[in-house]
Amino acid sequence: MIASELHGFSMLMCSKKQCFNNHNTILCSSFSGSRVNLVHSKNSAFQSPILAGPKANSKNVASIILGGGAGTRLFPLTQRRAKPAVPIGGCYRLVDIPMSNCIKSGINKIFILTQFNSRSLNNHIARTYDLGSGINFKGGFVEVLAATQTAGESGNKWFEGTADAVRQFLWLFEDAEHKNIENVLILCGDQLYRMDYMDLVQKHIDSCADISVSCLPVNGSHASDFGLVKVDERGRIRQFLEKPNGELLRSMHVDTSLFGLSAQKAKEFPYIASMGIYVVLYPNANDFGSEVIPMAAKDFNVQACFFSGYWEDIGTIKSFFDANLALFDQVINSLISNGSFLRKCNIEHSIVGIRSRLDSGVHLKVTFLFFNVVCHSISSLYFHYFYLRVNYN
Ligand SMILES: Nc1ncnc2c1ncn2[C@@H]1O[C@H](COP(=O)(O)OP(=O)(O)O[C@H]2O[C@H](CO)[C@@H](O)[C@H](O)[C@H]2O)[C@@H](O)[C@H]1O
Repeated sequence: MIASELHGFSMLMCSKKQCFNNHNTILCSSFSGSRVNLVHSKNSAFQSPILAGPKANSKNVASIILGGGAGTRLFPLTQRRAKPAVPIGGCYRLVDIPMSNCIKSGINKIFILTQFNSRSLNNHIARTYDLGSGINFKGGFVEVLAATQTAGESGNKWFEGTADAVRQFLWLFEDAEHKNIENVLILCGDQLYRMDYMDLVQKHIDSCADISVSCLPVNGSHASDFGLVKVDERGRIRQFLEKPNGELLRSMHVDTSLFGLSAQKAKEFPYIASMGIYVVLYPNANDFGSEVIPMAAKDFNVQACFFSGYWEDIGTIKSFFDANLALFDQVINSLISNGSFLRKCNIEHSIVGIRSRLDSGVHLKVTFLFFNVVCHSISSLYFHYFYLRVNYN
């Protein structure tokens, strides 16, 4: 891969704009100590200073949600619908997870790539999201891009992989209406997690990476389901193997205590996996996991950005079932309304009204929270508990 090939994609990649155009400038100023700040990540692997770039603006970010997989491992749930349209948590669809993360991150330019069984997904998107109209979403959109056969170079072919799917719609970014897009996030449509994507974009800019990959430690029993990485002390990916097995898997074993895990946790989670979430593009390959990232890691600054929250890949029937039930294993005889967030708390014999937020450690018992209630701690819980009991009686 040569720089000029990548320049063809610079419209999509702030990393390209910054690194090829400004990289030297930024480095020089950092060493002269004038313009750029030095920042330190919480992860010990990143104790070495990295450059702080300009502040990322979510209005200049577009997301591409990869929604086109056949979902064979989720069959028969995917017999009639695309994987991102498979229901989760009762009233949601898998695609609502990256969508909700985008909206909460302030990203309102969203493309969804589909290929198989897209009717149900189109229907859900059209009924649920209208980003252009809300005041905070002005100028935003959600656009479903279905695989199409076109005449010309790529004629008579469907998407040949995730990167190919993105590449086939690159021409869209040449439109004047998309000129302000500087960063592009590539997201999967089959995972359960909550992430502020702007943290990832900011790290991407700060480290002047060509590609950034969101990563987290995983244990040995699941490691061969993922793309695994080895990184250096600055978080740069030095090796990437897609779903390795046997000897190759063992070769990706790393000391994850270097990345902030306790000695015991490091033993339990001795591999670093790609979450399939990238700020990236690479022109001459079809699939991100098996081609783009491993190839780019050889010649370019591909950064691992560590994620420490809950994350689950929902690619198989078992993981799908477990993740759904785990949503409520902290809840007994209770009703949880739409838009509520529960973090490792216990809810017994209670009603949680819409858009309520219960933080870790909250134990709710025989309580009716109306709506928009925020419980940060057990003490705030007692306040709500008594308040609502008085009214209840
Ligand atoms: N032709 C196509 N067009 C549009 N969308 C398509 C597509 N083919 C697949 N997709 C979508 O892309 C996403 C990734 O699916 P893949 O099957 O390519 O990779 P997988 O999830 O196995 O691994 C990936 O994600 C795991 C983390 O879950 C990483 O560890 C691993 O390196 C990475 O390859 C899914 O949302 C899928 O629906």
